[in-house]
Amino acid sequence: MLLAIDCGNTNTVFSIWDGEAFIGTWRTATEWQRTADQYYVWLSTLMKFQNIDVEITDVIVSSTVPRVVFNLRVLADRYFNTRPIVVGKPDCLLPVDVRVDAGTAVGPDRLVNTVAGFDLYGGDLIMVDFGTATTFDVVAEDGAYVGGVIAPGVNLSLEALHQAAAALPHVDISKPQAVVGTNTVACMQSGVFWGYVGLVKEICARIKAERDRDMKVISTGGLAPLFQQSQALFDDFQDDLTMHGLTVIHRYNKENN
Ligand SMILES: Nc1ncnc2c1ncn2[C@@H]1O[C@H](COP(=O)(O)OP(=O)(O)O)[C@@H](O)[C@H]1O
Ligand SMILES: CC(C)(COP(=O)(O)O)[C@@H](O)C(=O)NCCC(=O)O
Ligand SMILES: [K+]
Repeated sequence: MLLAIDCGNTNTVFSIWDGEAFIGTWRTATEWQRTADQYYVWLSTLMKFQNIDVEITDVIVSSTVPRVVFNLRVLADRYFNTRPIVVGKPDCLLPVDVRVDAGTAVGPDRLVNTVAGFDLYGGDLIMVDFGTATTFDVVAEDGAYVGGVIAPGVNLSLEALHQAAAALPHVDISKPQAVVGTNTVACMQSGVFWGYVGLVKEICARIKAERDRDMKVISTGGLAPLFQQSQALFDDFQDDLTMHGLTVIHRYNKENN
């Protein structure tokens, strides 16, 4: 059975794939100091708790934080007796082309999103991922990753206001009732929420104009539903897009490597 690990700058998600469905998914904060032994105690406890008694034979990792990969490799080797596939490493094959400037190390999460999007929808896509950063990944007609956009994340923007301005509190994002806020929190939420709606609209419109074609816009990431409900910003929303992409890449490597 496959253990798929998606490590972002904020959260790391572990999912077990039985070949047809994810039978367990768990989330932990990303901390590069965490050792293989710590991961194993955490994971095996949660598996036991949910009565998941399966043998993990394969591990695939996508990590936007290079330092965590070492301990995840040790986890795979020591506890599951397998060599993990690490997306972005030369020995991990991708079913799509990557057409960017020479020497660019594209975030593995963006490659995985591209593969997942192409598998589910075909080409000509804009994948919008609301993570620590908000990324737009452009998928060409043939499924290639051809670049995109990196913007500050929603929570990062709110946190930056709090960090830099003495009188601005820590605020969680939510959809404000009105654009004109009548208190500090409402003003901050409005700036970030409506600012983001505008950002998404403008960037998607410009990508479509630059590429001179219509494209499907697919959203993913924890905060995507918040934006989905407000406006018709996206053609579709996929909660477990990155996990789906990891299963596709794993299968491709098994068949071709
Ligand atoms: N359902 C949610 N509601 C509110 N905030 C969320 C939710 N899911 C994730 N977040 C927040 O969104 C940000 C990005 O989370 P995540 O998608 O896990 O990022 P990454 O993949 O970069 O680790 C984090 O600040 C996280 O706390
Ligand atoms: C842009 C990112 C920081 C997004 O990471 P995330 O928000 O998922 O943690 C990550 O994809 C990354 O480190 N990219 C490297 C540069 C690039 O993709 O061009
Ligand atoms: K992201």
